[in-house]
Amino acid sequence: MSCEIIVKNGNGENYSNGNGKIKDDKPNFFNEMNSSPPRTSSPCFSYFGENFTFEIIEDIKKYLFERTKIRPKIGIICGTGLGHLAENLTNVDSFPYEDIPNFPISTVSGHAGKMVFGYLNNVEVMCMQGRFHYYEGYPLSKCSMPVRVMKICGCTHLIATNAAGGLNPSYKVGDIMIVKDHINIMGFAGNSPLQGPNDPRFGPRFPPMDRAYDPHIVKIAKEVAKEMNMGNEIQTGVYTCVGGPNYETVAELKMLKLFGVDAVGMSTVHEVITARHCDMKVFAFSLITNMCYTDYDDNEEANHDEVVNIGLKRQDRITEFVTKVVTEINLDLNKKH
Ligand SMILES: O=P(O)(O)O[C@@H]1C[C@H](O)[C@@H](CO)O1
Ligand SMILES: Nc1nc2[nH]cnc2c(=O)[nH]1
Repeated sequence: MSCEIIVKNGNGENYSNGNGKIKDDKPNFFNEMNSSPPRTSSPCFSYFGENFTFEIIEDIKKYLFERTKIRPKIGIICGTGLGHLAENLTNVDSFPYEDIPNFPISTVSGHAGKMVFGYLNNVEVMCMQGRFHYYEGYPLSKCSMPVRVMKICGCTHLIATNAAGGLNPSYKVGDIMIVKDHINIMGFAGNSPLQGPNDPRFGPRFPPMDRAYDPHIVKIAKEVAKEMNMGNEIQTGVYTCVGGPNYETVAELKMLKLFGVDAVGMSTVHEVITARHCDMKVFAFSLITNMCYTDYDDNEEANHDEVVNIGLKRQDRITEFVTKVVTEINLDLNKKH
């Protein structure tokens, strides 16, 4: 059965896919799931929130590329308290999110809200100084939309960083956990950044997620950590993202531990899914900013100021670590060309 789909665009106007039969003022869940992606360069709305079409992402790229000469292959997302990394770039072109067409705005303390292009140790990168979280009220597809911008800007690699609570009892505050895998708990509940119409220009309808975290880059990062004598501060583990903004109950933490989670946060997983969907290679790490206790007698509580402060305390070490990983990835990229 062919259907005409009426969807409202960003200006509240209707548009349709021109297919014929059913006319309805409201978007139809099943129709949209089966339709071609809407072709428009202003955001339209579906049951899954704003739809950032390929054309919108290209418009964002156009806006950025008209204003910077940097052509990055590596995109970096700075987690809470980790934005300092972007301050180490040279020859910088910086774009506040509010100036970029169709970009969301960062509302969390510890996230500056800028897209920064520049050189990290002579390597061209683009860097999100601040990310978008589900708890800010943005759907997962909107939280992850900048990853597609990175891809369309030419990035083949994504480095995602985050602040997280440590569940593995062998971890300590200040450790850096290289993410070897994730558990997509929000996905279990039917929430994914890839929900809604799929545009094959980004990637396939059903992307695999095995080896989501590139094993070769994990190896590179472990070698960098060794070279930096990080033996007692580097870990490798499984990350999960919960919706937040509240931290977890003791019972939830016990459950996550049983699942095999080593660190829990409120980001990254949907960004990684989006990056893998468009075939980017991914490296991610968590800064353990607090320990998650699974004992009711323990009265330690997570708090955001502490999370930001640990990020600030560890910023130099993390900047050195990321700079070296970026340098190695770039050497690898050059070898392949
Ligand atoms: O943006 P990330 O995932 O680094 O930040 C985590 C999650 C919340 O935004 C914040 C909680 O304190 O830290
Ligand atoms: N969900 C979650 N996110 C965090 N971000 C930093 N610490 C934590 C934590 O303990 N739990």
